[in-house]
Amino acid sequence: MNAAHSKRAPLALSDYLADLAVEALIDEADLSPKPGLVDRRGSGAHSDLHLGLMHASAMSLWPCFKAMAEAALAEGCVSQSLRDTLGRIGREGEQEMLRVTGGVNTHRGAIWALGLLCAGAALDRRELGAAPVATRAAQIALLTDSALPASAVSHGTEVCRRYGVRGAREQAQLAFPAVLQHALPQLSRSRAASTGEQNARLDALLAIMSQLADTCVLYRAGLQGLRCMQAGARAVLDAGGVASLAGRRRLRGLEHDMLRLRASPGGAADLLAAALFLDRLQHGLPAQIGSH
Ligand SMILES: CC(C)(COP(=O)(O)OP(=O)(O)OC[C@H]1O[C@@H](n2cnc3c(N)ncnc32)[C@H](O)[C@@H]1O)[C@@H](O)C(=O)NCCC(=O)NCCS
Ligand SMILES: Nc1ncnc2c1ncn2[C@@H]1O[C@H](COP(=O)(O)OP(=O)(O)OP(=O)(O)O)[C@@H](O)[C@H]1O
Repeated sequence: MNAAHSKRAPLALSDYLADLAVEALIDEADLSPKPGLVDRRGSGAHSDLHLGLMHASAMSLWPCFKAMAEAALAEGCVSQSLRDTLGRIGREGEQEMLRVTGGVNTHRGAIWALGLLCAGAALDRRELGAAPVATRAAQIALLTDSALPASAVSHGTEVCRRYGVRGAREQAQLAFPAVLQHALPQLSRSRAASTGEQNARLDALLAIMSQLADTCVLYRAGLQGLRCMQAGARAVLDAGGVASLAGRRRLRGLEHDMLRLRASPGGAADLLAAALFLDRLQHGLPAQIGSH
């Protein structure tokens, strides 16, 4: 629990959810050693990102996550108007992120995933298990954002067209299977094996990487890069995970390959943050959360 939360002052649910979302992003960025991604050691496969920028970007998104949770609390149920409001807040959040980072995409996918999960959590505070929250987030993601320009082009849309994958949208619309079926179970298994929290989180990231069609990797390194990521991540887990000597050695090999291919699993990183958010949330709300 945050030091700030241990005091008895009442805390709005939306503030708490925004705290958790930002904390999940900072924990994801700090987690090291991550193959290809920004971490405490350096910029991975990126030339325009570094850890300070990831932190500044994460903190700039607090009002965006709070506003998404508040919108869901105000609306009270999944609806087209909630979808449209979240789309507007998400785009404003992206603008703020780009202002803070000088135009660099630090957290686009994370705004999408964590924004939907903040809203999904706020819709029913009595049901904060990972599955019900992800299901409500999926119900929102299945609605079309009325204000999204039909012509909106992104790296994701380009790659989805070229390779026939459906990327970040589909992951949310299916209630985050990479998180529910891979990351969270792996996190529990590795924690139960007493590998240490950082190693358990790295194993959870690898569990996502071993099966995700990550459009960041596809964009930069094509199908060869995607296959290399998935097989390499699987090999680390099969060797015993990152806490084992054999697993660490495989992880170094995977990192070497990903840097050579300039491949960075940004989508997997976002989904690890989503897993950390849901993991914290399902342990229950602090006592001082008020009714609004
Ligand atoms: C759906 C989004 C992510 C756009 O997706 P698109 O694929 O077109 O864009 P882009 O190339 O920028 O990729 C988005 C990011 O998703 C992450 N990602 C990549 N692959 C995956 C995957 N398989 N699963 C999950 N996330 C992934 C990466 O971090 C990537 O950078 C979203 O940004 C969007 O629609 N924004 C509009 C505003 C909005 O509706 N906001 C809603 C807030 S709840
Ligand atoms: N620790 C991290 N390191 C790097 N990327 C991350 C990290 N955590 C999350 N991401 C995600 O990765 C995405 C950034 O990927 P990328 O740099 O490929 O985006 P891009 O600007 O669209 O592409 P490119 O840099 O190839 O032109 C962001 O959307 C962000 O959510």
